Amino acid sequence: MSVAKKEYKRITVKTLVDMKAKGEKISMLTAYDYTMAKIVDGAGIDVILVGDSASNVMAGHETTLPITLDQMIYHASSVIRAIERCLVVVDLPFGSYQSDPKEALRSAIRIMKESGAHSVKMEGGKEIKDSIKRILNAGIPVMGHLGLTPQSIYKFGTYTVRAKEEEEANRLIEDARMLERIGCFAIVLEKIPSKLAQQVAESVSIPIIGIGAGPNVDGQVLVLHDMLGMTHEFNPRFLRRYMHLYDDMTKAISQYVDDVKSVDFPNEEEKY
Ligand SMILES: Nc1nc(=O)c2c([nH]1)NC[C@@H]1CN(c3ccc(C(=O)N[C@@H](CCC(=O)O)C(=O)O)cc3)CN21
Ligand SMILES: CC(C)C(=O)C(=O)O
Ligand SMILES: [Mg+2]
Repeated sequence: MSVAKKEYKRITVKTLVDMKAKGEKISMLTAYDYTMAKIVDGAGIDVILVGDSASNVMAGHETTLPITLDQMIYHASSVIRAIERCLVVVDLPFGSYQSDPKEALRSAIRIMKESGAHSVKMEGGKEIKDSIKRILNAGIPVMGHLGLTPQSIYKFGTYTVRAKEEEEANRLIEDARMLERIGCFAIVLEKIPSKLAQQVAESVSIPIIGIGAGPNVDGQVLVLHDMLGMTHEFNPRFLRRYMHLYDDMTKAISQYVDDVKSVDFPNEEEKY
């Protein structure tokens, strides 16, 4: 059991900033549906991310680009019905905020109004500064996302570690400082060298939540289906699997098939 779990009644954006100040690490996982979100919330997670990784994990797309705002709202509203304690962050999907600040605000408002979520997350630094400011001005908390930003995968062509060059590293720190200055409550930092991630975390007072960013940040995030071992073809070095559900589920399901075929199921107690 982790220390100080369930110390907070309800996690808010302010709780997260306080946790960083106290040196308490923040735990975050994705969820896209009611049943999973209920388990994750009940287990004591601090933050649930309704990630646009639903595009891969739920819909089977190769990238996060195809998922729509309507689909994100559907996932987010299912998650919101399940949770009692954690903070819910929803990814603004590709195409719902890049055109201009007004479009960005409209998309964020739809998520807040139609799903009941508590905050939104957006990929990018100074390119989307005006859009983030607009959303923040409407009273909607925004989480930033820097480093590997999967919505721009076609600009880079690979999922390799980001910001290995000094110039990129400096821009990353600048972007993080800017996001803090304009009022973001936290930043996800994806797939960057551990040392640089630590430097970013030390440069701002808002929490830095890492995925493939090493231990010296303020919290960690993983995709739920990855850490449960359901996505067995996804194997980045940063992933720790806590279960091997792909194998266990395969065994259970093939056992069921056998039981149906052999009429082992249903038995005397399982009939009326
Ligand atoms: N299931 C899932 N888990 C995720 O963490 C995730 C998604 N989907 N979809 C959206 C983004 C994409 N993310 C990614 C995608 C690939 C790597 C990655 O490391 N890929 C390769 C290495 C590629 C390379 O080094 O060139 C790997 O080792 O699997 C990391 C994060 C994180 N997000
Ligand atoms: C990997 C996390 C940070 C994410 O953005 C997602 O799941 O969509
Ligand atoms: Mg995402």
